[in-house]
Amino acid sequence: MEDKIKEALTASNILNNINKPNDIKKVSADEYSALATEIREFLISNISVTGGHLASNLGVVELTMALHLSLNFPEDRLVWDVGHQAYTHKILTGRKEGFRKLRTYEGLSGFPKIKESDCDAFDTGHSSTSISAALGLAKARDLQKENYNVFAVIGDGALSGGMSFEALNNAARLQSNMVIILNDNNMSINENVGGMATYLGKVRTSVKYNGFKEGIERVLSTLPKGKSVIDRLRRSKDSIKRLFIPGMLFEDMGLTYIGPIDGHNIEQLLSAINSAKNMKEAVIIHVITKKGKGYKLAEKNPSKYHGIDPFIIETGEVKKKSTKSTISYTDKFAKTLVSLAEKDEKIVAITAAMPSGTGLIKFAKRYPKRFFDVGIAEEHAVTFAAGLAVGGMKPVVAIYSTFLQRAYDQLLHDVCINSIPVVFAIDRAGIVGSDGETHQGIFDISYLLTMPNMTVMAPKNGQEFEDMLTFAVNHNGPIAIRYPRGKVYSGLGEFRAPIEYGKSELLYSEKDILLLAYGNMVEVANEVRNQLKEQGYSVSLVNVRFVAPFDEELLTKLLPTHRYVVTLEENINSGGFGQKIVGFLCKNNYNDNKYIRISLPDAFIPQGDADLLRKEYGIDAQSVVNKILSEVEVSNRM
Ligand SMILES: Cc1ncc(C[n+]2csc(CCOP(=O)(O)OP(=O)(O)O)c2C)c(N)n1
Ligand SMILES: CC(=O)[C@@H](O)[C@H](O)COP(=O)(O)O
Ligand SMILES: [Mg+2]
Repeated sequence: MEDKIKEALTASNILNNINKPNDIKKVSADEYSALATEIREFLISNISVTGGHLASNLGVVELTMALHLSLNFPEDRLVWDVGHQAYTHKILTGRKEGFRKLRTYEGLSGFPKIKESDCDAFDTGHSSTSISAALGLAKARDLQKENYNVFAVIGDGALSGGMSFEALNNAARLQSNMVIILNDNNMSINENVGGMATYLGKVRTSVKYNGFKEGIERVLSTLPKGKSVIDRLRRSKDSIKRLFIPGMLFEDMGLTYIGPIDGHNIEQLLSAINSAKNMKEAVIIHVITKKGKGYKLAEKNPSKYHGIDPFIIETGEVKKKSTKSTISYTDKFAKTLVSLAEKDEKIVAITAAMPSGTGLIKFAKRYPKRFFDVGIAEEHAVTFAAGLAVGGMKPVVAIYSTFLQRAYDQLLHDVCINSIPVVFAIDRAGIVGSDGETHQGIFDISYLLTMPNMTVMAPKNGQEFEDMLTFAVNHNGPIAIRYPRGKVYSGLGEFRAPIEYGKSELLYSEKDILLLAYGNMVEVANEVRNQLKEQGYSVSLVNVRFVAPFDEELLTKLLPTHRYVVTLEENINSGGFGQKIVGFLCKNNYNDNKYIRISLPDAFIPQGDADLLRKEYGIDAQSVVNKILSEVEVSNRM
């Protein structure tokens, strides 16, 4: 396919004439295939440079073209579920130029953003929200007696998210039109799992959708004449519909089901979309696509090319970023958990559709019976784990910080009230970078600290992470370990005090300035201490280790000899560790101590290189040194 792409590029450049919304309508039908090829070449060449979500976008080129041929932007509303597959939508709505800066600071977002374009109907990033949002848009349209189309595009993976069913259940009662396109490529990030995936598999294979249409035509020739296949089907007797329309689950829910159709056949897509948008009720069009279509390596391994760093097109290999051989926190988690599970058969592992991202794919290979991928269902994952624990197992739930937000009540209600021993491995905690506002893991400390009985730990380096995980699987209560995206910190290896419940680790004991840091901010605090020492200051450094419960005894011992108390955390301020320390200082009348807060602001952090964002938001070592020195200076002047 690649040479065809190259050839198409030289032969004609249709994409060059598509520079604003609806320009695609100028393209003639016999150019659709060439345009699809050009879009694929555009995606592959740009994402090979910037990195991004490749396979999902390659799979929806024709679908997006058909939507843009049938709908009008920005009048019509199109909501993308997760939104990682909206690159072609952005290309067709005048944002081609932005791809050079895809997912960079102040560059084009990798997800739909209302602030970026009026053709983006709703911001997405977390899965399974599109049907709810589209239903809201459709209801608003009806109540205001407006007249535009409302479409949602949801993947088979996202459909495994409970919120999708809440919305489908509600949509069934909609007395007006909304169209849900189910983009079924039989993949989530990894293999799709669960009953819905099985059901869709049956639908896909029960009828070969090409043969399916011919079969239908034969039957329909005996029925009353109608405008289209669908209209004639709709007027058929239920029994025939039941016989021929595979998506009866949706029909039984009160939705009109169309499909399955070939998601790469623009003529079929246009026929279904144009029929569906003229119906009077909620319609679901089931399209079958291939994730990674048009790039052999991605077709063969859609998981690897779901989200990919900059890569070499010819070989598909990721361009090496750094020669540093240190492993990631994710790898460290995976290796440690496998070795712990070797010694303790009670340990079981749970992921919500992120086996690769969390590293649990290694555990799954080794202990398939003790591994559970529950689909995109974080709420269920948490309560399922609670059930496993009450049943006598030792569940370890691995969920990204941002996605665990989904399960706030399950954490509180199903785990903490009865102090059920579940381990939460919270990956991607802190700034994740390119995915931006919807994915930064900067709220977990705040939401976990509201939970009585929840122990919260954060490791200073890879070795301590291993020690904490070992401690956690034997702790008799809810316990969370939060760790960042990226490579483990291998510094401060000379400090390895045994993990003691609720106890911090005093790394350097001096006086004047007391640095209280946890997780990856201990590395920053160590650098800050070195810089302050060079300027003649006396600085103590505490590796907090336990964000909850925090080590009040050590703090009480150190406060009288340290005028400045600095907390350092990669979490928002509200509800963070710093606020707990401020509360402690106030409650115990430590009025002579000067408190300095280093944290992220109570704000949504945009996309960008993670280290650049840390500088931008003042939590890098230099910014921290500058802030402390200015506070000391002000204080000395008083
Ligand atoms: C609540 C939530 N959990 C997990 C994710 C991570 N995630 C992003 S895309 C994806 C798979 C989506 O599969 P599907 O909807 O089938 O889309 P496809 O990539 O196959 O086009 C997952 C699990 C997320 N974005 N939101
Ligand atoms: C779109 C989505 O939500 C996931 O693909 C996410 O981008 C994965 O993040 P990591 O790249 O940190 O695994
Ligand atoms: Mg899918």
